Amino acid sequence: MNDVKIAVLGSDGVGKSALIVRFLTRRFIGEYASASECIYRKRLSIDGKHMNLEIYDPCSQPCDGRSSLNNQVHWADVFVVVYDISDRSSFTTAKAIVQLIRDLHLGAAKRDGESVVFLVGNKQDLCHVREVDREEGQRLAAEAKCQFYELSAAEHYQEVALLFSKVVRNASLSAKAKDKRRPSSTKSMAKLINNVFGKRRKSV
Ligand SMILES: Nc1nc2c(ncn2[C@@H]2O[C@H](COP(=O)(O)OP(=O)(O)OP(=O)(O)O)[C@@H](O)[C@H]2O)c(=O)[nH]1
Repeated sequence: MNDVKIAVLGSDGVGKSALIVRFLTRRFIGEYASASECIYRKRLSIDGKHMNLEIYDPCSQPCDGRSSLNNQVHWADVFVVVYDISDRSSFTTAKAIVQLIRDLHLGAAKRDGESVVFLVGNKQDLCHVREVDREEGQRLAAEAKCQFYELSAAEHYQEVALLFSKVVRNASLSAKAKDKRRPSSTKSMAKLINNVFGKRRKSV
């Protein structure tokens, strides 16, 4: 069984929980309890391979910048960085997160950005109040060498499912590459998750 870990990052209210719940349950619920961070867990099968999927959602936890992101970067196999197309400040935050991931992770581990970082402009249904053009998202993704998607968790189940199936496939490859590099004395992943994110888990 392959363990696959995905961190979904971005400003408060951009729709991180909405995207994860949409992928895992097909439903758009509208409001999500977001008092504390959590890890969603699910077993699934892709391309005939069974996987234990873990998706980290920081919810509204205050992010203390580099050190907190550093923990997430070492835990996750793949990152989904979300902004809200109707909120420019969330795009600025996404830009900073993408940059930090590149500095902390890609430099050290020499992993290919295009396969491990996905930039997602959410709330495309709010295009009448759009503050971030699609081209700006595409440009940032090209500069940062990550993949770009613009969609709506509220309206586009197929797009969300497509995004996550790509994310999970890449995470699986990235996890395998990580396993090869990991020295045998490394802490067990369960311990590491608990140390980094606390013990709260959600199963869907
Ligand atoms: N119009 C629209 N609203 C959305 C969409 N996705 C999420 N929302 C709404 O945006 C709000 C925030 O969504 P959440 O999923 O809680 O966002 P989050 O990023 O997890 O927020 P925190 O838990 O505060 O970090 C909720 O009211 C959602 O219903 C979308 O695609 N379109």
